[in-house]
Amino acid sequence: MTSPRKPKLGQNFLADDTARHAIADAIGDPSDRTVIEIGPGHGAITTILAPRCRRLILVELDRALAAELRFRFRETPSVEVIEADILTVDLPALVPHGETADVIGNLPYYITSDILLKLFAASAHLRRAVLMMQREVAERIAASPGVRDYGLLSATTQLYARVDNLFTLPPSAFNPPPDVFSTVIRLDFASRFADLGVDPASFDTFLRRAFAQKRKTLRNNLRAANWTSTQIESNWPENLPPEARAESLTLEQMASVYLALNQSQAHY
Ligand SMILES: C[S@@+](CC[C@H](N)C(=O)[O-])C[C@H]1O[C@@H](n2cnc3c(N)ncnc32)[C@H](O)[C@@H]1O
Repeated sequence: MTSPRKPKLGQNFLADDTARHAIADAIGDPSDRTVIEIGPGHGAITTILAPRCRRLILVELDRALAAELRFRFRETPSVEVIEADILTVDLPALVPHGETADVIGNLPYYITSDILLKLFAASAHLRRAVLMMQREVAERIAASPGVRDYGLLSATTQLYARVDNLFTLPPSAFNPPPDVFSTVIRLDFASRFADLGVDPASFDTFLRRAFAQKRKTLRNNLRAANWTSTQIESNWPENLPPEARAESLTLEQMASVYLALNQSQAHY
């Protein structure tokens, strides 16, 4: 038996009318907002949003789909089509000076993590994102420390945004149906770096090292990142067990380890 052909560019189009309205509604009232839609496709969400937004920017990589959208919205000056790979688009340049934009999209799943990192990098220019992604990825993003799904993606996302897991759709909501269930999440961007008292770039690096090997304790991951055993042990927060893993620490606890080690030596 042959397996169904995988659609190119993650093109599983939303075919559920209730879901496309629920996604558009989840962005809130966009009447005075700039909204950027990632991968509008045939416009399942776009057609609902276009009359609602002050300005709607569509970023679509597929040439034929971009042409279809340009034609469809040729008489709607508030809608702009950018035919490009979202990963190469300068997001802050799309946002008017002194304002923030919102982002919406039923994402191409093959680049979900890269898109998230791109949004985090631009988060000072963003207010909110409503994103559909593979259910497993959404569960990882929303997980709390200590549960199986919590990891680097959860910690990183929760550093940049408050996460709401909105609803899940079965494969039958799409045409063609994907192999996986899909979940819509909302991110309200609110960076935690200042309240944790950490430097963004250096704490990002520290987190990647802390989570480098899932099976290792945090101490062992830090040793592998060239901290000495003495530095780690003498600066270890009293309330943390020595065998703690990065996956079990809250962001506050992770920041306390980072700050104690950084005070001991300018290492990063
Ligand atoms: C899952 S489909 C969603 C389409 C539509 N929004 C919907 O809900 O039916 C993903 C869309 O992203 C587009 N796409 C894929 N890779 C892209 C990229 N790197 N940059 C921008 N758009 C991309 C695809 O062509 C497709 O239209």
